[in-house]
Amino acid sequence: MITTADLRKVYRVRGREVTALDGVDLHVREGEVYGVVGTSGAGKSTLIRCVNMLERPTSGTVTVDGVELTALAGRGPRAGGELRAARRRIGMVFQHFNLLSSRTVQDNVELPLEIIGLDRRERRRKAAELLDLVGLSDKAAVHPAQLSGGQKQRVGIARALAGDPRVLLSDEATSALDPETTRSILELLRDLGRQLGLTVLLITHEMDVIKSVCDSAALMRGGRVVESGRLADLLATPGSELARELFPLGDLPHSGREATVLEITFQGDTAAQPFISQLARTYNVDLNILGAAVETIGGRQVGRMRVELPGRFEENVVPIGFLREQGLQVDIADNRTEAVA
Ligand SMILES: Nc1ncnc2c1ncn2[C@@H]1O[C@H](COP(=O)(O)OP(=O)(O)OP(=O)(O)O)[C@@H](O)[C@H]1O
Repeated sequence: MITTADLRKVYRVRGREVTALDGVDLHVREGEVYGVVGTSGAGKSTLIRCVNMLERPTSGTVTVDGVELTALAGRGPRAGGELRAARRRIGMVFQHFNLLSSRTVQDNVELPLEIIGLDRRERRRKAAELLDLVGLSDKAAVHPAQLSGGQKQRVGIARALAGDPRVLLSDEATSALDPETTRSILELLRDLGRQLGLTVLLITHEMDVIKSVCDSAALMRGGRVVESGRLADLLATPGSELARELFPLGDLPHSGREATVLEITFQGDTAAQPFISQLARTYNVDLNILGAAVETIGGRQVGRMRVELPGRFEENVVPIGFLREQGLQVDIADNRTEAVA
């Protein structure tokens, strides 16, 4: 639904070049909620602005819903019209809401409909329908200053949906909100996505946002995507940085014993199996659970667990093989071969 290929954006500031995007390949499937994370300056905002062509990429392509937006850009008045039409199918939700304070809630939602030339009656009808969708029918006549942050963002979302978009882009939509409001806005985005069949691309710096609503995620650093994929697949990828951040197990403690530390990833059916007690019973090993993180993602239980088996790796080959046979992913986190007296 959204594809970027070798996307580059170079800003020129007082004769100096700043590379904000350095060859970004992104693939967002239809109907999914896709999150982009990364530290400040990683290029997240630039990426989202290039996806809806608020910012023109220096090179590379952006394709949304089968239309290559980069091919439409800057080709005379007719191409400009095509680009405007394509952009209308992309809704955008902003961190600071970007509402007009002099207009009522209703009039804010009507603004994009005015721009596309809908008549007054049709605008009223559509805006009322959208405000109902975001649970704000009773606030239609008030001004933004009279709303809470969460309510303002609901107006922002209603306005983003005015053009019947197929795609919703969200630029840190919840970072100005408290945790409880954040949760309700994220749930609204996810539910609207499902109800309206939208594809949602959101950027955030919060791992919790990714964990609670996203199907897939990408990690950006220095203008590049360094990791991406479905959350469940990332979780099963040995050494995945995103998996580690989504399911933190903390630092590896030094017990001083001769031991093998395993990191076990489980999901779906394997999550329900009592593999730890089976292992302990079958091989008569005294294992030590050092940490665990379990979550439900997309209705499936997924998680990671760190366990310590006494003895060196060579002595634990059979129990490790047993765990792998159960369909679990097992990584050797540490193999302390030095016996401490
Ligand atoms: N309009 C601009 N002119 C010049 N440089 C810019 C411009 N916009 C962004 N940059 C630079 O591009 C790089 C990427 O910025 P961007 O805002 O995309 O990062 P980000 O990951 O969204 O960061 P944040 O989380 O702080 O918003 C940074 O080095 C930034 O200074």
